[in-house]
Amino acid sequence: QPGNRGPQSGDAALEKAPLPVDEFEKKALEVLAEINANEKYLNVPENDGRMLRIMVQSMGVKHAVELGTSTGISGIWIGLGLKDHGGKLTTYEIDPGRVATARKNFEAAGLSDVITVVEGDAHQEVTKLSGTIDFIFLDADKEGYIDYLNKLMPLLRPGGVVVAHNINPRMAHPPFMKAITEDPNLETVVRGGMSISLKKK
Ligand SMILES: C[S@@+](CC[C@H](N)C(=O)[O-])C[C@H]1O[C@@H](n2cnc3c(N)ncnc32)[C@H](O)[C@@H]1O
Repeated sequence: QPGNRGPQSGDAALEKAPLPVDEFEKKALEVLAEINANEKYLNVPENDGRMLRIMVQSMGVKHAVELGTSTGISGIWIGLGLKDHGGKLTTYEIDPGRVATARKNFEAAGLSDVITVVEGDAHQEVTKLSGTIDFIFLDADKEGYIDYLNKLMPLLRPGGVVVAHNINPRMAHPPFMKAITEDPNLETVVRGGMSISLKKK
């Protein structure tokens, strides 16, 4: 199909680099550039991070939950979208080295009061969550997405959103895809390798 040459192809080509609105954002973008320059792990591409920020800020998200912090790229983007209206991110990471690096990066980006990193196996740790969640970003173990979904869905508010990363024919886990596409209470689209599911009621 003309104009559709694979995930993210045409879309990203039409974007331009992010422009900082103030000194705070300028510093955060510098930290992101620094992490990317030295990065040896897999983090979300910039346009995915920007999309997460747009979603959480436009939804006025008060509590976002991320599975798979790594060194904090997506966390910084989400944090940028939460900061001005007092939203908070709880993010989970199993690898102690990555936890330490992420905490350092959040501090450098001025977001340590916005973001809490929980170290440990998120399958266990998320069961300790209570209260309402407005936004969930799944980016940890792919076969675990279905378990995270089952555990967190009861806390997600109506109108809340679940975004999952690496949703492509090679990596999408069938039980998770079935859950997000066959539940009438979820409106799900897949775009650019991410699924976006709205909890309708
Ligand atoms: C693709 S990376 C996340 C990238 C990150 N969201 C970003 O864009 O900066 C996936 C991370 O999930 C973590 N992970 C895998 N299984 C996990 C589990 N059971 N609990 C918590 N973290 C886990 C890995 O250690 C890895 O750092």
